[in-house]
Amino acid sequence: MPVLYDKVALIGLGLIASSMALAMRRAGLAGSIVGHARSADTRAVALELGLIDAACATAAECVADADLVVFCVPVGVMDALAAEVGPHLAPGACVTDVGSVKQAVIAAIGPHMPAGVHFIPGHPLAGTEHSGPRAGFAELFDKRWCILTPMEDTDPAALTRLQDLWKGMGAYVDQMDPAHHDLVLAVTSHTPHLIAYTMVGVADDLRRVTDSEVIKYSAAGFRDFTRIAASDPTMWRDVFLTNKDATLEILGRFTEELFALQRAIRRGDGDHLHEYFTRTRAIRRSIIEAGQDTDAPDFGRAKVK
Ligand SMILES: NC(=O)c1ccc[n+]([C@@H]2O[C@H](COP(=O)([O-])OP(=O)(O)OC[C@H]3O[C@@H](n4cnc5c(N)ncnc54)[C@H](O)[C@@H]3O)[C@@H](O)[C@H]2O)c1
Ligand SMILES: O=C(O)C(=O)C[C@]1(C(=O)O)C=C[C@@H](O)C=C1
Repeated sequence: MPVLYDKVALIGLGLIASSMALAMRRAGLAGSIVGHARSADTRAVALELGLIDAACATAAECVADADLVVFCVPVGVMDALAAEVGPHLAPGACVTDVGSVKQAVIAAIGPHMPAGVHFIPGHPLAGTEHSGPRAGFAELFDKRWCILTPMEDTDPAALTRLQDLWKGMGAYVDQMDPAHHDLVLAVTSHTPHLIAYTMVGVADDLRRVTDSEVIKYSAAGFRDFTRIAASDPTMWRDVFLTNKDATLEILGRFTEELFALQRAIRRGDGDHLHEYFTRTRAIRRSIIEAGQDTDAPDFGRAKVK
């Protein structure tokens, strides 16, 4: 693959930034990679792992002469960092981010972008419950979607180059309207995380009564909940604070359905439960049959059952 950007500046050196650095190196997409982290320890680790060629103690220093700047920090600090780097951006540079919420990030970064800089928000739909520069791996984005939310006046050449970068890092790329992105992600990622956090909290309360039984005899579903609930508290606090409306909308619908199922259980309404579970099973099967979840262990077997 050809070098797409001569100098890439990563602001924040955690899971996503370190995975991007490794994926860019794997495909030779960046001439050089520089990174900013607040702590000297993080900067030292990133250098030691070969993620970056140079470390910068300030974000402003990091973006100087960069032709791609990527904000890889929690959504809540993007405003302050964009304000800091805005005056130091090179003319014609592309600025993007990997934040899990898009409307709030656009409101935070957009106003600080000088004329002549191309700001194209992004969100790779790939991650783990781990954080920090040691958590990254080159394959994180392989065959995962990256959603870009360009504006109407986004420069087509800048957009194509950023799309090529994500494709070069192994991802599939799609475009979406920011408000639609936030609603879709509230359904597929944000609310499920809140449910996992809640369920693990409930189990923790129970554990005081039943010692370690809850964890010891955890079935796969609950183990997955505990993995999800181990995700970074700062990142997820910011997701809920900045995608408030969409998350509250989906949580409202979730609560209504939950109450209906709760009532069916209390009343012994087996028909309601059976009908509901039949509908959800059909949804899963249609996803598999449409080839939308090739990672699924039951991929291709839905018709057989
Ligand atoms: N973890 C995931 O599953 C995932 C997936 C896709 C997108 N994202 C998004 O990517 C972004 C980064 O997430 P991550 O998983 O890499 O988190 P991370 O915790 O691994 O890394 C974030 C880094 O930002 C640094 N940071 C925080 N505040 C800072 C500040 N004021 N100045 C400079 N650095 C600061 C932290 O020290 C840390 O090194 C978030 O916006 C998140 O919403 C996360
Ligand atoms: O697998 C995980 O650990 C994740 O939760 C990753 C996940 C997701 O919900 O799919 C989490 C947040 C991101 O914004 C994108 C991806």
